[in-house]
Amino acid sequence: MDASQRGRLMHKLADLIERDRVYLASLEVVDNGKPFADAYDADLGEVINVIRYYAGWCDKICGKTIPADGPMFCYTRHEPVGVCGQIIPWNYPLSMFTWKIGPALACGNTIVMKPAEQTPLSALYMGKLFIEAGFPPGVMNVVPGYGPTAGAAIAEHMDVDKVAFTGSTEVGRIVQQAAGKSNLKRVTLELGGKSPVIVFADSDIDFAVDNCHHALFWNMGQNCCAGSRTFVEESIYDEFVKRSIERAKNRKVGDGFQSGVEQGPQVNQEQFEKILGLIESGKQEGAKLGCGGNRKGEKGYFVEPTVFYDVKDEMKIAQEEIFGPVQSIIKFKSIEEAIDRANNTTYGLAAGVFTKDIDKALTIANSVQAGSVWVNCYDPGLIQAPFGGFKMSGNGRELGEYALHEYTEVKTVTIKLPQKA
Ligand SMILES: NC(=O)c1ccc[n+]([C@@H]2O[C@H](COP(=O)([O-])OP(=O)(O)OC[C@H]3O[C@@H](n4cnc5c(N)ncnc54)[C@H](O)[C@@H]3O)[C@@H](O)[C@H]2O)c1
Ligand SMILES: CC1=C(/C=C/C(C)=C/C=C/C(C)=C\C=O)C(C)(C)CCC1
Repeated sequence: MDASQRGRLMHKLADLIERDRVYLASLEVVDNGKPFADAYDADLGEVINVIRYYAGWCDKICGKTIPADGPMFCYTRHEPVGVCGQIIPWNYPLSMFTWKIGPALACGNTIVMKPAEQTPLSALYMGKLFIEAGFPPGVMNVVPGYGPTAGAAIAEHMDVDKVAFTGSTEVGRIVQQAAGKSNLKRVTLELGGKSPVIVFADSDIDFAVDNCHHALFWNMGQNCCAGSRTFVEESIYDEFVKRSIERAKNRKVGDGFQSGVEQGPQVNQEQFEKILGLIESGKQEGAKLGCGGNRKGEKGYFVEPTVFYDVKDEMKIAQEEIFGPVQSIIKFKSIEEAIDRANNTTYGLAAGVFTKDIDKALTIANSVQAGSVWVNCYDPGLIQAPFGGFKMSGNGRELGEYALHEYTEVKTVTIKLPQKA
């Protein structure tokens, strides 16, 4: 169909999501446990914006005419890759769904989407909305199932031309290997992180404490770009630790449908136990426990908002992705030391810096190995800007114009002319 018509269909889809926003947000709460206000405002807000953003791109994706040598007319076409397999996680079920389908549809691809086994409901409902919006049959295919079966089938399939994956580094490796062993399908990976946030003594301390708190605790800590290593300059360290503990103690934990709740349960027993195990390792390895450190209550997978301080780089809690409400505060003395220690990880997804000194901000921005660096903010959620990882945090970029490059093949067409014009 015409690219502009694709754009109209995507806008229609966004209209339907707006119509059913309360229902979709409720499905996210039921499936994932996140607070309703977060699902409704943050997740659904982003979902609608992402679809409209890419709807606008549909008829603006074009190639180039190339000033080639000789009597040649040379141009490029940006063609769809074809069938795109998309495997997504459970932490932002609907956001992840739209980060993937937005650029894929804008470029004219078809999709086989596998939602996470923990959170398939919103993806299945989206399948219904695709039909209602009038997308041609076969363009959007939602295939719920388990990773080693349904997910692996996508990664290995000879008729799938591209696979986009978000999840653990371990499974990202499996997906890349499966692509290599089958048809060398294109692979983009958005994997884990151990993102540093560096707070200098000249920053507004309350502002920095609050931002570092959200950078870690947002979405129950289940965030690929969670600011999970909070580096704080020596001279404000004690005060920063004190205020961070106060903030975490005030965090309201409970049922996601209750108003005022900031933190729901972890997504499942496996994640709950993994987090409690890592908290235990922090205690054993000598990190100081400022607050939390246990399950919350007797029922459900609730974890107390936990703050460790005097955390050392070699401790497990400073090395491994916890994916839970556990903040690790680390002391530093100089900017050089902060940079070295921030980069001392196999990951490279994101980083934050808080300072009023532009020189320090830019030095950090240029030196940290991370796909996104946020200065005096943390994950402002700009859908127009690319997002993705350095090092073992993945490859390729999602969101913004950059994501479109991951969903087209560039074809070069060269025509010999009778003479150079
Ligand atoms: N980057 C992120 O946003 C993100 C999201 C979820 C989990 N994680 C990390 O991963 C850890 C484990 O969580 P998890 O086990 O749910 O993640 P996972 O990587 O196993 O799951 C992510 C997706 O991959 C699928 N999958 C699993 N095995 C597969 C396979 N062999 N082939 C193809 N697809 C497969 C799953 O069904 C799911 O849809 C978490 O504790 C966290 O550290 C990261
Ligand atoms: C982390 C902070 C916030 C929210 C971040 C969001 C909505 C992240 C979404 C990530 C996705 C979709 C994928 C990766 O896991 C704010 C902006 C709400 C507050 C500051 C910290």
